[in-house]
Formats: sequence, C-alpha cells, structure tokens
Amino acid sequence: MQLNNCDNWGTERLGTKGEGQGVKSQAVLKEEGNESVDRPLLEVRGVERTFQVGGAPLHVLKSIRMELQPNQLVMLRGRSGSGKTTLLNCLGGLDTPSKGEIWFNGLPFHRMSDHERTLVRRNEIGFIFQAYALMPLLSARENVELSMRMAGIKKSLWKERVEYCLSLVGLEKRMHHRPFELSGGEQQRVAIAKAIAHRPKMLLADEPTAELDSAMSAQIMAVFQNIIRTEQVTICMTTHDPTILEVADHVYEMVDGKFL
Ligand SMILES: Nc1ncnc2c1ncn2[C@@H]1O[C@H](COP(=O)(O)OP(=O)(O)OP(=O)(O)O)[C@@H](O)[C@H]1O
Repeated sequence: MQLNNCDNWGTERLGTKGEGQGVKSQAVLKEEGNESVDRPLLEVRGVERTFQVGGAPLHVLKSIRMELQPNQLVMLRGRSGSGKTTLLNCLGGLDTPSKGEIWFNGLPFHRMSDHERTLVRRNEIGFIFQAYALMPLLSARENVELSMRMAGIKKSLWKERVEYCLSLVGLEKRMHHRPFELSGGEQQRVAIAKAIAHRPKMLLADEPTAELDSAMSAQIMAVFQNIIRTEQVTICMTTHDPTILEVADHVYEMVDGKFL
C-alpha cells in the first residue's frame, strides 16, 4: 500500500517550526536545559496498530520498537503486506498507533491531536512516494515552489532555495521541464527536491525506487546519501529491493507486523 499524498493536506499556514500547541520542539527544550535533547530523532516503543476488518481485529503492527538517530539512512524491508506502509504512516503522524509511543524530536506523536501533528508534519517532515506525486502541469521549479508555499515560507526565499534543492539532486538544467519531459529517475529527483525544500528533519520514503531500473535506483540512493550530509536530514524508507540495502546505516526486517 502507498502512503497518502501529502499535497492534499491544504495550504494554510498553521505555525512555525515546533509551534504545536502544548508541545515543545527540541530547540526549546535545549534552551531550557532539558536532558531530553540527547534522545534520538525518532523513538518508537511498543507500537501496535490494529484495524477492524469485517468486525474482527486485524493486528498489522505488533510490539514495534525502533530508533532513528540524526543523519541516518534507515530501511524497512519486508514482503508485501508485512506492515511497512502502516508503520511509515504512524512514524509520519498520518496515522496513530492503537497502542505504544512514538516520540518525534522530543514530541509525543501518540498523545498529540491531529492538528498538532499536522503542524509538525508540515514543517519538519518530508514525504516521497513511489509514484513521484508531482503536479503534471507545473515545471520542476514550480513543483518545488509549491511545497515551500504549503509550508508558509516567504516568497522572497523561494528562488534561491528552489534552485539550491534542484542543484542538490543534479537537475539545475531541467528546472523548466514538466514531469512528462523528464525520465522516471529525474521525476523522482524532483520529488526529492520538493520534499526537502522546507528543510524537514526527517524524510519518509515509501518504495522510492520501486518504479526505477537499477541504475536509476542507485542514483536515487546517491542523492539520499548526499542530502543526509548537506541537509542534516534523517531518511527512513521502505524497500523490497535487496540490492540497495548495503547503503543503509540500519535495516529493520519486517515479517508479519514484527521486526525480526
Ligand atoms: N486501513 C486499513 N484497514 C484495514 N486493513 C489495512 C489498512 N491498512 C493496511 N491494512 C492491512 O495491513 C496489512 C499491511 O499493509 P501495508 O500496506 O502496511 O503493507 P506493506 O508491507 O506496506 O505492503 P506493500 O509492500 O505491498 O506496500 C495488509 O494486510 C493490509 O491489507
């Protein structure tokens, strides 16, 4: 199953980084001398997700425990139906666990309202989908601008940041191309530029290489490694592809809703 397309979340500005009501960002906690700043970027403790299907419970996630440290590339590997997308949805605050805790950047996602999670997600998390999720009538540049508009970033800052993000993914010469004028790998690189334009701390990618051949997949993984270094971002991605696992800092192997 694929992640929801975040472009449908609306465009109003809901606050600046870490401005969620009743919750404090890592930066604020640090200023206050709170020891929690040593926490990982993301901590998952005892997470379960159960759906009611035809009146019976379907236990999709079972006792999940994981950590994402800053500037890591972490992969979730598992067969179709093992629960990878369900977990990614919970990590990104698109879904809430039935049980357990998810701490993102010191914030208790599992206790926050939808509105609070939306604020954090818009400002601090980027999403990349298998099917690129680009607007077909907009150029590469306009697609990246769109995500800055959605994050409420001042228009005067767009030009420099958009050009920088497109150059990071090696597409500075394709800025004016629309998606249908780009290869699959190039479209996915525009999607990456779009996902990092608002400077998220965490990128979640659901099968980002599934539609690509091995050479293009390798390019995407090189781009991921580059942006972890230059943008100080943590990436968590799902994959079926065993050939790309070697570039991961950590691989979680998922079987039937549990980690091996
Ligand atoms: N909203 C839902 N309601 C009921 N069942 C669901 C729901 N979302 C997911 N599931 C079920 O949970 C299981 C895991 O689905 P999920 O999409 O997380 O797997 P996946 O590992 O990402 O698979 P794939 O690699 O094919 O995308 C599946 O059996 C799916 O049918």
